[in-house]
Amino acid sequence: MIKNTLFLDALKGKHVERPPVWMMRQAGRFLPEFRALRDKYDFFTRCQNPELAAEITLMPVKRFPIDSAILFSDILVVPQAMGLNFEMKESIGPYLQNPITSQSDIDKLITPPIEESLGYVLEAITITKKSLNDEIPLIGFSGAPWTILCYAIEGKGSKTFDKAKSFCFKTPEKAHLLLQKITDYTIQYLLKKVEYGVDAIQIFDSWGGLLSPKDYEKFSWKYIDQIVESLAPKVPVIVFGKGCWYALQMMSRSKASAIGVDWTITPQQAREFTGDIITLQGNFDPAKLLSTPEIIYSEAQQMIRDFGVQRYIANLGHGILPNVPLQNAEAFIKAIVEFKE
Ligand SMILES: Cc1c2[nH]c(c1CCC(=O)O)Cc1[nH]c(c(CCC(=O)O)c1C)Cc1[nH]c(c(CCC(=O)O)c1C)Cc1[nH]c(c(C)c1CCC(=O)O)C2
Repeated sequence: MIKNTLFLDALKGKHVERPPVWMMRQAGRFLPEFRALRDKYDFFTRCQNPELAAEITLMPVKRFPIDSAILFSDILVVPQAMGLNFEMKESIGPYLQNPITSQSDIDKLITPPIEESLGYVLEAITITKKSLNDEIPLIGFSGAPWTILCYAIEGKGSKTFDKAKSFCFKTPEKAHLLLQKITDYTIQYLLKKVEYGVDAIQIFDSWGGLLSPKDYEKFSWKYIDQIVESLAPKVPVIVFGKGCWYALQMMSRSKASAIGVDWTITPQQAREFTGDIITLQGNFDPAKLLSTPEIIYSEAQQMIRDFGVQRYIANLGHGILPNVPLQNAEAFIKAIVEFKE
């Protein structure tokens, strides 16, 4: 039994005294202890070493009174396991030398048993759960198939992901084949994560907002929903679609326990679209953590009043930025932990 039940209670829609809080990308570059490790090991080495991954997962937990941990890893370990050799390049970010261009590239993708290809993630879960000692829950995650396709086709980050989009629009049958392959393997992966002890799952659709509402339904939601359907009977699922405000109503009717929202929508609008039937998570502008602790504290508490205390998980609207001062992140967490109605 997890001692701090706030996060899981909010996901279940149970009554809470205050909202739980965690930060997307909390196990990352804004922490000096993370940057110190970074000088020693390259990114995917850190992901592949279970002890290191567990150690990084716990870094923000030791520093801040957060209500959930999220396993340090990356969404790109899934396409890596399928045979796409992603690297993390300084100043470029994720990079794939031979992106997918053809049917035969899709046919060549492999789907080994998860214990073989991603055993290091499962091991990291075991170690992390032991260290957490049931104090707070642990979130496991994956990318949404659409966001994974974006990197698999484009080969690197992009503002528009127009190569990925043109692949989908020109050769939709190929795109659907690829999306289904990614989906099936992601489901296997997430089910294993649950078996190894993660307490909740978050699906990151960082590039969902690049699609029109119709194309989002076709190329992204259709596959996210399959993941939700497979996982929801076992574990609470959070779906975060960056820029996907137009899909909130559809998302709220799924079996997801919570929907993540970014800062381009007001809490009131998000509640309106989702009809109060689902937990919402978000949506503090990550760049606002670059203001002052006083401003952050007061705006974070206003955010709680705007969403309401119940059925709400306080978080950022996207990942924390690397240049956020520690005391500013602390002010954000403090504002939530100290909130009184
Ligand atoms: C799109 C995406 C990726 N990875 C992820 C997403 C979806 C979420 C989002 O949109 O932010 C998800 C992710 N990546 C990471 C986590 C760990 C858990 C957490 O703290 O939230 C999670 C949940 C660690 C990481 N993943 C990455 C870092 C930084 C690594 C480093 O430079 O040391 C961390 C801590 C690298 C990464 N990995 C990826 C990108 C675009 C980058 C940044 C590249 C850059 O800016 O240089 C792919």
